[in-house]
Amino acid sequence: MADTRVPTVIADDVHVVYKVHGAGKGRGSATAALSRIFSRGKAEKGVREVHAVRGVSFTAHKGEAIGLIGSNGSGKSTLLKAVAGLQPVAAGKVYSHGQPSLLGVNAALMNDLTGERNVILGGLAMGMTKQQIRERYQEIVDFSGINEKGDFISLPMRTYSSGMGARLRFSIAAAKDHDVLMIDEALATGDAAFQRRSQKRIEELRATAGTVFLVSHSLSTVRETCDRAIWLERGELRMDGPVGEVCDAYEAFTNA
Ligand SMILES: Nc1ncnc2c1ncn2[C@@H]1O[C@H](COP(=O)(O)OP(=O)(O)OP(=O)(O)O)[C@@H](O)[C@H]1O
Repeated sequence: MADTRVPTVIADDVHVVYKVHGAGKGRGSATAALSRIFSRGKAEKGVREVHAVRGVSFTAHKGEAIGLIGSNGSGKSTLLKAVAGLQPVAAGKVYSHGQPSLLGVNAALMNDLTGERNVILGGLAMGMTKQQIRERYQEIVDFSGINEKGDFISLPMRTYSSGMGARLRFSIAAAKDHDVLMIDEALATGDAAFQRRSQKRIEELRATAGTVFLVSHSLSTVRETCDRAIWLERGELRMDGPVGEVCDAYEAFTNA
């Protein structure tokens, strides 16, 4: 039967290699570390390569929500950055429909500016017009819940707790309909009420727009939010399929 689904992202044998300049050579033993310290500045500096993503291929379709799971350092964030075009690939190709937007809890908002200003800047950075931002402003602030305990939106972001900052970032990014929306751990930081709101919003984004990718260590969030999961381990794709099957296999792997 012909596949009638519309592809939004195609990753074809993607490799990402980081080059770390000024890295010390040798193994992680105490003597190697000591000899590096004592010979500091002398011919010890080199370029070390970290092969973070190794030959990953998948096709994402319109209407899918895909969870990216795997141990620490398995390459999830790197893969998302490559799909978003923020990280060059060493080999392979990424094709995407529209501009994928990467929303991370580390998304660059300005700490010295007020929440209010960051909503406007963030909206402009995503390509919204001033008019669109004006129309959505109250919705974004209400969604974030920042003002539930006082007028925090008019205070600089540095006065926010890390959870509040993450919620505001999510709310700004979620205000726009995206062709491909990628979320890196954003949900894990909010409280229970915020997580429920975000799940609902992800559902809406899936319905109206294209594809949602979610990187998370919380398997329960991935199970509730996604219908498909991709499991990476040491930069390689271990499994790709229905969310239940992949999460079960990953759980069995981590418990073993
Ligand atoms: N800027 C960088 N320079 C060099 N190496 C990097 C850089 N960013 C990540 N790495 C390495 O690439 C590998 C994959 O990292 P990545 O952050 O993509 O993993 P992850 O699966 O998202 O991890 P986590 O679950 O801990 O967030 C790791 O070995 C990491 O040390």
